[in-house]
Amino acid sequence: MTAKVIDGNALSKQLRAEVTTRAAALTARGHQPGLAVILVGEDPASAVYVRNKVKACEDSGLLSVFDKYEATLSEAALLARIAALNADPAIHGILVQMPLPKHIDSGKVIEAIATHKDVDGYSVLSAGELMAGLPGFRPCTPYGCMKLIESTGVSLKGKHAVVIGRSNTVGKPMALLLLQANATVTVCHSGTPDLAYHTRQADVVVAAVGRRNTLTGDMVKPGAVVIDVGINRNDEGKLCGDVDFASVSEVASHLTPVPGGVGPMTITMLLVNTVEAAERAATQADA
Ligand SMILES: Nc1nc(=O)c2c([nH]1)NC[C@@H]1CN(c3ccc(C(=O)N[C@@H](CCC(=O)O)C(=O)O)cc3)C=[N+]21
Repeated sequence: MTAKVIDGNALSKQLRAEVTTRAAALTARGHQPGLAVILVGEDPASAVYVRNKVKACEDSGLLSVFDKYEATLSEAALLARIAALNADPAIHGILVQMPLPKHIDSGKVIEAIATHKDVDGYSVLSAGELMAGLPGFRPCTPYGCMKLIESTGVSLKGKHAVVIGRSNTVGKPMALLLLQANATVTVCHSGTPDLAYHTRQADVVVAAVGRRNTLTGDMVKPGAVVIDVGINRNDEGKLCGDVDFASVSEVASHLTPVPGGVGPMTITMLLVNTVEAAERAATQADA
């Protein structure tokens, strides 16, 4: 079997067309959606992602405000900037690119963002809303993974999903979203003694570890759907995921590539969350 490649760029294009339509309708009502993106320091990978986010906003007719600061920016100055953006009616979403320099407490920064502008879904309240099944902003990467799985037409109901990784931004929220979709969910991590034992039973595997070749073809059940969240570099410096694409594509039914899979969907769901935030604000303003 050769797996179907799940095209994250194509799905993004579809979803971004909907975002563009919704943004245009808001703009016509005098409520153009606005996203503020804050980058602190010079990390080259972060600079690429942030540039992609700002460009995606422009392409879909969202206003983007991009703040780039030196790595020496004080925590107090960053918190003051967030307070100003919280109060700015033209801004509906605030994203502070992670990681932040060590002298800044990222937890404190995330909690400083007004919940109704937390389009990353990183705050404790957003996490609680997801946990409780309440409306709120879902973290963009796992949200995008759900859309990629949906796009295969494979139902999650009653299926066994294995998540590899337990981060607050991907693994944990991913497990909750899969659970909400009625999958039976196993979460594996660096302390799991026999990873392959679990992944071989999975109808869906989401790999979010940050280590290449974590999942190989011999670890996958025939016909499984495999979502690769990893962003790594191979020995030649080429971008690659956590999944050994060649061997897994011989076994899986559907598989996301890196690049062109989860990455573009992360940005797309950020746009979706921002338009959602703007729609809520516009409804309140017009009420
Ligand atoms: N507050 C915050 N929110 C984030 O959502 C966030 C963050 N911080 N810090 C870093 C991670 C990483 N991330 C990516 C977004 C897009 C691509 C992406 O577009 N990837 C392209 C390739 C890009 C390339 O060529 O390097 C692809 O996979 O096709 C990748 C990674 C968002 N993150």
